[in-house]
Amino acid sequence: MPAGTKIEEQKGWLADWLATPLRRNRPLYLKVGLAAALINIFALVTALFTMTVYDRVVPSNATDSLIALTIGLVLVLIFDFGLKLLRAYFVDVAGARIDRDIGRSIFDHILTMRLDQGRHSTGGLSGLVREIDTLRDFFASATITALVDLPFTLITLAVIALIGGWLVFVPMAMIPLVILVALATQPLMRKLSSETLGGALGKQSVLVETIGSLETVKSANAGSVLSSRWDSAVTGHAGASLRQRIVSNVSITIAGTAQTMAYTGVVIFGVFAIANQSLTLGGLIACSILAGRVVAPLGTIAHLLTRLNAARTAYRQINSFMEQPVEGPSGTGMGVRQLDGAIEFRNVDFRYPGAPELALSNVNFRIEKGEHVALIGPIGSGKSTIARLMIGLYPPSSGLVLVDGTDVRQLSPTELRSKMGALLQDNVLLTGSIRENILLGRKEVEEEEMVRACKVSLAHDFISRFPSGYDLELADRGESLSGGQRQSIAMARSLVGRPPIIIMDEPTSSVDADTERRLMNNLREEFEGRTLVIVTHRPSLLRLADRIIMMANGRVVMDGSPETIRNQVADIRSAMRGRDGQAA
Ligand SMILES: Nc1ncnc2c1ncn2[C@@H]1O[C@H](COP(=O)(O)OP(=O)(O)OP(=O)(O)O)[C@@H](O)[C@H]1O
Repeated sequence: MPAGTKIEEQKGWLADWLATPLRRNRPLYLKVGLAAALINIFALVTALFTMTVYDRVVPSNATDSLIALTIGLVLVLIFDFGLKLLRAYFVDVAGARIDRDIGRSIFDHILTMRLDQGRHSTGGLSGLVREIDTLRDFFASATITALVDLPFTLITLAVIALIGGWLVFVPMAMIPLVILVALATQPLMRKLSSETLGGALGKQSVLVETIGSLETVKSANAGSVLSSRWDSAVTGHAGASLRQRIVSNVSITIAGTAQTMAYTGVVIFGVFAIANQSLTLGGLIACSILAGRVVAPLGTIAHLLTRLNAARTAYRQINSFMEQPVEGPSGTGMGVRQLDGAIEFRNVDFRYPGAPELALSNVNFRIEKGEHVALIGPIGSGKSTIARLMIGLYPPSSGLVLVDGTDVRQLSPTELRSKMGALLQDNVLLTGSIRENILLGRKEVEEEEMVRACKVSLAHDFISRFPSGYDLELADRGESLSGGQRQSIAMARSLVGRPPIIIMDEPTSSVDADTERRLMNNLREEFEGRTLVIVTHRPSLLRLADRIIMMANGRVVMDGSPETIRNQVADIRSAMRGRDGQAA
């Protein structure tokens, strides 16, 4: 998400992903409310204690009464202490639950979101995690207890009126001032909160992009471009958050001053009340303490509204992401028991989100069970797109992609992919051991099968030379291995469990000619009786294929046996010329 992205305005009540965890926390919030109510009552008791000491104990030096009152007060303070700890504990537990529940919903959504609905930048997506913090801070922090304190303002005012009579008008006069300032700053705060969030996401985007490709950034000398993007993102964010803090500080300071004015005003006007004997000294002190307590929670309104704005912006941001459709059919989708291995494209058009041109245009072919098909064609001709549609990463814009005669959109995507071996161009491995990277949590796969797949992909050769073998822990994205080693491990991952359909996109792009030859021998045997779709620029790999589909500009331009294609295309090598201009 670029710096300063404007957050879209949205209407509507709370969505399920937030309402459900909040509902689950209802009993906790009730306990928080109860504790906060008792704490407020205890605060009244403390003021009344002070009044009694001044009015009854001090004039007559009544030590016995003082002891009794002190014991009572100590008990109240002990309860107060315990309740404050409990209140904080309940709020924290609610926060942890909200964090966990919302975090899980967002992560699940990231894993299942439809890629054809527009790609999100990595930074923008990871920025959503910050928004969970903002929401959690709102629903699980002192903010929520401030809400409970607000109605107690009225009770406190009533107690002041009972003790001090007309003195109650002094703190009451401060209330509109504090509330008006808090409300008046809100439109500006809302705007600034949105700008701050957009700026923070912009910063995150640049940071994630830079860290994720540090080697490329350095080798291509792209540092200065990214530095200036970072500078502008940081400047934008810092400026917006500075303005937000200034406005927030102004209203918080005005509230603080109003609190002091209420306290001192009661003291000043209280002198007249004492003079005409409508108030005792103890009553004056109790009223001044209580007057401060009336304005204090109102002062938090400004803070509360600031947080409310941040929470609302975060909510909208997360919600617009969560509202995007997930892949697969609605409901659970059709289970995929076992695949035979037939794949058909029927009148398929496909356009990437936001792309001006079709990437695939009226593509038709049927691949029978057990056929070995090579997809060839110049760069950008649509080969990898076909592979992506076959495994259901994207649905066709029009037409049908059928696996064993069933529209892939009707099948559960996770189940479909669990029955297909896919090796795409990016061989990114995950942090964890080599074993974890190959098995990816598939508990049914035996050690023997894993080693077999690694022998086929030639990964076993180098893994067995590592002192910790398959338990070698890989660093971030497997970057501690060479490109060829990563590719071998990724290939083993796609072969494990002998899936009936295997889709490979440039499977030998990172290996040398000798390794490729050995691989070819292994793979020929491996793919016997199973459907293979192989995207390649390398003529040598055509030996694996018994049929070739040639693409150009997103269309199928030739489809037939290798002999037929060779007869029709005088120079198949130049027809396959790859992105690097070499035909291998
Ligand atoms: N994620 C994407 N978003 C938008 N357009 C894309 C995306 N991926 C590919 N394209 C476009 O779709 C077209 C087909 O790309 P595709 O990757 O399928 O080509 P290819 O034949 O596999 O090329 P190569 O041999 O270079 O891998 C290209 O014009 C490309 O610019």
